[in-house]
Formats: sequence, structure tokens, C-alpha cells
Amino acid sequence: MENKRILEINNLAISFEQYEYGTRKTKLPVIRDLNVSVGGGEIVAVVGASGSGKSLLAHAILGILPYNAEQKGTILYNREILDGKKQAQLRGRKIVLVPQSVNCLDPLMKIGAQICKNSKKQAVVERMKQMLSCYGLREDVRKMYPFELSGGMARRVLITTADMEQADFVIADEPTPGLDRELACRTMEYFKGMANRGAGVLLITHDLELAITTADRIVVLYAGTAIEETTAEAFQNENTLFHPYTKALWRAMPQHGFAVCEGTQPFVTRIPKGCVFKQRCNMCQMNCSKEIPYIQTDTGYVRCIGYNRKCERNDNE
Ligand SMILES: Nc1ncnc2c1ncn2[C@@H]1O[C@H](COP(=O)(O)OP(=O)(O)OP(=O)(O)O)[C@@H](O)[C@H]1O
Ligand code: NI
Repeated sequence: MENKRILEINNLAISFEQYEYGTRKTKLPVIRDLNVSVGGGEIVAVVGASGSGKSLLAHAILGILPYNAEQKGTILYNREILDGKKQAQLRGRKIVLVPQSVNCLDPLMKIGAQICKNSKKQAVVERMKQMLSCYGLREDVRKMYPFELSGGMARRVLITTADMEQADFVIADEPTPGLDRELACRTMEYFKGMANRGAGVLLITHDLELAITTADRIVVLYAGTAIEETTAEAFQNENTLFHPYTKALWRAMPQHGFAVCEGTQPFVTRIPKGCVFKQRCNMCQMNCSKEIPYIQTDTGYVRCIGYNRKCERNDNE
């Protein structure tokens, strides 16, 4: 794996301005203290419950947040600040999105024109033909409209469209909903192929199992912040995971007994002070209400003061 960082996000915060009761302006802090980085040739999976901020993270990288969003922190692309102007230059070319929904295909436009972005240049059309075959689609798919495709084909069209430019950085937002296991795994092979040719891939998913089998590293999001970042290998064993929420996700996996974690992720207006998981954590202490740093571990980072306590215990043994 190459070490060159393609994307580096430091202390990202996103909030939305909203009007309460008609006139009072409030700020909804939907993402806070978020750090993520992706190297060339690397697949980083971002996992987390619905509403944890996964899609907003993708939209911040692409520069397509809604107008009422306020963004703080830095995003570096190849070590340079990724500002609005740069995002507009790179979006759809060097940085591409495989969107969450197949509804992102234009229903009134033929597939071929969508993949080629309306270009009729011979080289572009030839490349499209090559890419269609790469992704197991027949050439005549380009003459079809989106409604004529099966769900699986439409997904592959989205990936073909994204891969036309051989981008350096690919963001896949939930690329496998509604696909059976075999198709989902095949889709993951496409992303591995992109990483193998040197692209950085940010894979956003609910599906922890798929993330573990596909990604190099996993970032766990909870209530708008990263609570743990670790290697996919660390998920082989509960003891190599550090955050109680990551452990709870591990225990909820079918092969580990489907154990339910009581409670729900706090709503964005009710994010507690200190640890965002403390209301559901059976190891919660007074100190968990203080600010929790993102602590470096052997395998990545964790946002839990219990990690320090564990290290201290081990040192004293
Ligand atoms: N335009 C907006 N205005 C206000 N709040 C928003 C807006 N867009 C998203 N949010 C809030 O931000 C939070 C994160 O949303 P986001 O779409 O990133 O979640 P997600 O992790 O991608 O969820 P899912 O898995 O369901 O796709 C949610 O609480 C959502 O309600
Ligand atoms: Ni989403």
C-alpha cells in the first residue's frame, strides 16, 4: 500500500442554520471534530448508523453541502487546501462520487449520454464501451433509459460513470443497498480494482461485514463524530477493538450473536457533553462528561477515556 495521503480531513465541523418557531435562529451541529485520511491505493470504510453524518462527510469533500450549511476545519487534497474553487475543478474528474441512490440517474436521458456526460468524442465513446464491458454490461445498455435497467445494472452504470475518468479519489456512498450478497461482493471487487490502480476510496456503508472484507481501515461514526478508527483486521477479534460502541457493533454482527445494544444514537439537538456514547455505555464514569480527545492506539485512534484506563492497568500489571 502506498503511503501518500490523497485526502486528509482535520477537525471537520458542519452545522446547519435553522429557524425555530419561525424567527429564532439555531445552529444544528451535525458533524464535530471529525478526522479522516485516505492514502493512495487505500480503501477506508466509514461505517455508522443512519443520521451519523456519513453522507454529509461525502458532500463536504465534494463541496456540495446545502446553502444553509456552515463548514469548519480543513480538507487537504494532495496536501493542498481543498476549497470551493478547487472542488469545482476536481469534482467529477479527479474526485468522483458513486451516489447513494440510483435515482441520481437522469430518467429522461439515455445511459450512454449520461456515462459520456453528453460528449460525442470518439475517444470518450470508445472508453465508455470499454468500461461497460469492464463492469459486465452489454454494449446496447447505452441506448437504454434508466427505467429499462434492473437495480443491479443501474448500480453498475453509476460505477461505470464514476470510473470513466480514472479518478484519484472515489467516494462510494452506500453503493450496495438492495443488492444480494453476491452482487454486493462483486461491487466491492470494482472498488478494490480502483484502489489497486492507485486511487483512494472512501466507502460509506451501513454494512460492517462488507466494510471489513473490503477496506483496509474502518472509521466508525457516531452522532456526527469519529469514535474509532482502526484496521479491518482489528475486527477479527473483539479484544482488538477499543470503543464500547465499536465493540457493540461487533457483537451485533450475525456471526457474533446479533447482540442488541440498548438505546439509540442521540438526536442532533440532544448531543451530550463529552462522550457522545455515554448514555448507552455501561462503563460510563464522571470523567466521560469532559472533553474526550481522539487518542492514538496501536491500530488507529479512539475517542474514549476508558482506553487510557485500560493502558494504565496493563502498565501496572
Ligand atoms: N440540509 C439539512 N438540514 C438540516 N439537517 C440536515 C441536513 N442534511 C442532513 N441533516 C442532518 O445531518 C445528520 C447527518 O445526515 P447524513 O445524511 O450525513 O447521515 P447518514 O449517516 O448519511 O445517514 P444514512 O445512513 O441514513 O444515509 C442527520 O441528523 C440529518 O438529519
Ligand atoms: Ni447517507
